[in-house]
Amino acid sequence: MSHPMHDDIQEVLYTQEQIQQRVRELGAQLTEDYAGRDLHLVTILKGSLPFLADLMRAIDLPLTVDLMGVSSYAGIHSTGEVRVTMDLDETIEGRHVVIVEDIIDTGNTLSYVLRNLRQRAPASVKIVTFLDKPARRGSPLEADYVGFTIPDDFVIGYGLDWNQRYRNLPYIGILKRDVYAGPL
Ligand SMILES: O=P(O)(O)OC[C@H]1O[C@H](OP(=O)(O)OP(=O)(O)O)[C@H](O)[C@@H]1O
Ligand code: HPA
Ligand SMILES: [Mg+2]
Repeated sequence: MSHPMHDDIQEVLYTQEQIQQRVRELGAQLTEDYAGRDLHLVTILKGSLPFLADLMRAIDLPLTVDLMGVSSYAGIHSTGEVRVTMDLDETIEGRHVVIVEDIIDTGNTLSYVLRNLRQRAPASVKIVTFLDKPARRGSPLEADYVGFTIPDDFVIGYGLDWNQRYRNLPYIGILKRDVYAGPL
């Protein structure tokens, strides 16, 4: 039997079990930190969908969720140009916002989103990212909550794509170089 998606993986970085464990810990931390406040989760589409789905169920507080579509990648490269593909549905004015991201890489996307959201006068803004790849950061940007800090490899799965594919892999893996660079 062939496994086309899995054959494109060089190495599994985090298994489904490791992911679930870490997300439960992040949820517990947010539950503690936001007790007594109305928490509003703002998710950056599309990569963060699986993380949002798991994280929100690991937070034992009343909360609300909204979605913002933002895109800037072509293949493995950031175009540097951040495009809003879908705006939030609700106002964030006066609310305690936590941005839910799958990965911070160059930081282009989140710098843009932070600037955009701060103009809407929220009561507070914090960031939770499942993965942090500090090696490629263009401008200084730190998340308040980080799942895992990863090395400088292009990763896929658990929402993360290469050219819109592999988002449905249940684990985080490093994509084989010859998939995006062609055979050497
Ligand atoms: O820190 P950066 O270098 O900006 O990279 C991180 C962003 O890039 C990816 O989004 P992408 O533009 O690929 O959209 P997607 O979530 O729809 O895949 C990822 O989901 C982050 O939002
Ligand atoms: O390593 C990555 N994988 C998938 N999408 C990404 N967007 C930024 N960095 C990455
Ligand atoms: Mg992407």
